[in-house]
Amino acid sequence: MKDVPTSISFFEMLSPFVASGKKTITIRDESECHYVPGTQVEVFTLETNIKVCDIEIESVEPILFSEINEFHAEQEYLPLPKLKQIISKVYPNTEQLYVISYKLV
Ligand SMILES: CC(=O)Nc1ccn([C@@H]2O[C@H](CO)[C@@H](O)[C@H]2O)c(=O)n1
Repeated sequence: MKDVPTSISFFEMLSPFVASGKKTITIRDESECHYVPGTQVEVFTLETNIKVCDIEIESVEPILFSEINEFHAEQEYLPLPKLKQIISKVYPNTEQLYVISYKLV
């Protein structure tokens, strides 16, 4: 069995929104879909590897890039065009993605 991941990285510019509870989901690809609901995960900044906060995973659900809508943008605390722009840059040509929802602990 794969090890359950216990840390996750966010772009530094987005990490304050995670720490303040404004950003409650993240959308990742297959390589980061192995988080397990109910487990606690440490949040770090991607660029500087600084600890931000702890979160508890609530769910991991598959989503297609083409299905991402305003509802997700709201939970991402980003405008929808900006969200889709970031995702296409991080995961070019990837249709199959995963919505990871979490809460602060
Ligand atoms: C290693 C790595 O991929 N790190 C990432 C990937 C994505 N994201 C954010 O998650 C949401 C959906 O992609 C958007 O808000 C993105 O900006 C992030 O902060 N850090």
